[in-house]
Amino acid sequence: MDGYLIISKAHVRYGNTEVLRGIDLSVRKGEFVALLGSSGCGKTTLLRTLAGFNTPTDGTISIDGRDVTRQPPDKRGMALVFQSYALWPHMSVDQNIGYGLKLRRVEATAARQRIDEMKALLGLQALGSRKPSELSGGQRQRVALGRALAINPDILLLDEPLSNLDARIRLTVRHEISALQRRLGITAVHVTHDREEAMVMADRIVIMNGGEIAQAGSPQEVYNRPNSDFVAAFMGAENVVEINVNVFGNSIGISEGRNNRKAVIDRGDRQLVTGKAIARFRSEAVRMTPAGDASVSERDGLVLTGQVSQVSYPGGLWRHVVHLGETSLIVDSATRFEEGAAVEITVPEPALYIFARN
Ligand SMILES: Nc1ncnc2c1ncn2[C@@H]1O[C@H](COP(=O)(O)OP(=O)(O)OP(=O)(O)O)[C@@H](O)[C@H]1O
Repeated sequence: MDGYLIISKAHVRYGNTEVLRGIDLSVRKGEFVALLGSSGCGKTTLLRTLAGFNTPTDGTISIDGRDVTRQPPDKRGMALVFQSYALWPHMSVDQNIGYGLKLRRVEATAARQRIDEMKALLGLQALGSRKPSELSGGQRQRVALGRALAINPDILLLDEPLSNLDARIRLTVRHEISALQRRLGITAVHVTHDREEAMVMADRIVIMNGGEIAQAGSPQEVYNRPNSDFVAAFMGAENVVEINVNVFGNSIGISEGRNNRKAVIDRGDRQLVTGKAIARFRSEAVRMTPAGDASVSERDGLVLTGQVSQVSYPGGLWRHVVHLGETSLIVDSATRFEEGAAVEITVPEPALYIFARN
């Protein structure tokens, strides 16, 4: 594998429990990778393993061709920023930013200059003598970032650094961090369980599930071409229906079911065999029409028939809960359909994710 930061076949255990089960990941120099996954999937463990706080039982970690698997954290040229800012409460902003420089015995004039550079970079010039308790959450997180960057690390590791910030500040700091990372050309690995945060910040998203990598790719790839039912659901394709498919050549035939019409769609790159399948789609990726609309044809995609049971307006589009037998779907539409209305929902081929049902 080529790359700058390479994790190869890494297994990590806590006692008898294997938490990372064979992780292979290669990060390019200057790349921003987000580790995304639900609670307990092993994101933090992977980050801590990169940092050197956990040692893999099997597998290796290398940086720029150097094997660092058994090296202590302070020899790895990495800086870590946590969810809790972990700033020293009794120290000023300047002292906090300069903390790593002091540990490394950087000479006073050079340290002063570096602290000033960091403050300028992060817009903290006026706050150098304040204590952390006199700062807002966003400012504290910037100080934590300044402290991490002051030592000029090769790799920046971020563990949910934005989760303690309120929603609006989070959006700003999100963009500040990624702009800074790009400007400095620093390699970054960022842990988050927030899908949108990963989408807007990262060059590449690594989706983890149960200690393994479920899919890695650009934000567009994992969003538009999820490779499994798990990734599709995790990336927001939460509507799910069971169908029967018949795969022939470059086409997929969908058999008529209790709640769907017969249809034929392009196979695309779907890996499917004839039989039972699960179809998934996002609530906003469909067209809803009154039932029996003659303009809908079997070439338009998967056509589902149901009844509206609830309508609300979260903003922008109308949101409908639609019942199909025992299943219910969420469907967003620019047009409002009344409760009780019989409707058809057309899911066009590109928005339709289909996976074999075991
Ligand atoms: N020190 C530890 N000892 C034993 N088990 C641990 C330890 N730390 C974490 N675990 C377990 O390892 C698994 C992975 O934890 P990890 O913190 O890596 O998950 P995560 O994906 O970062 O989750 P979250 O988003 O909740 O932080 C979890 O089941 C957790 O309970």
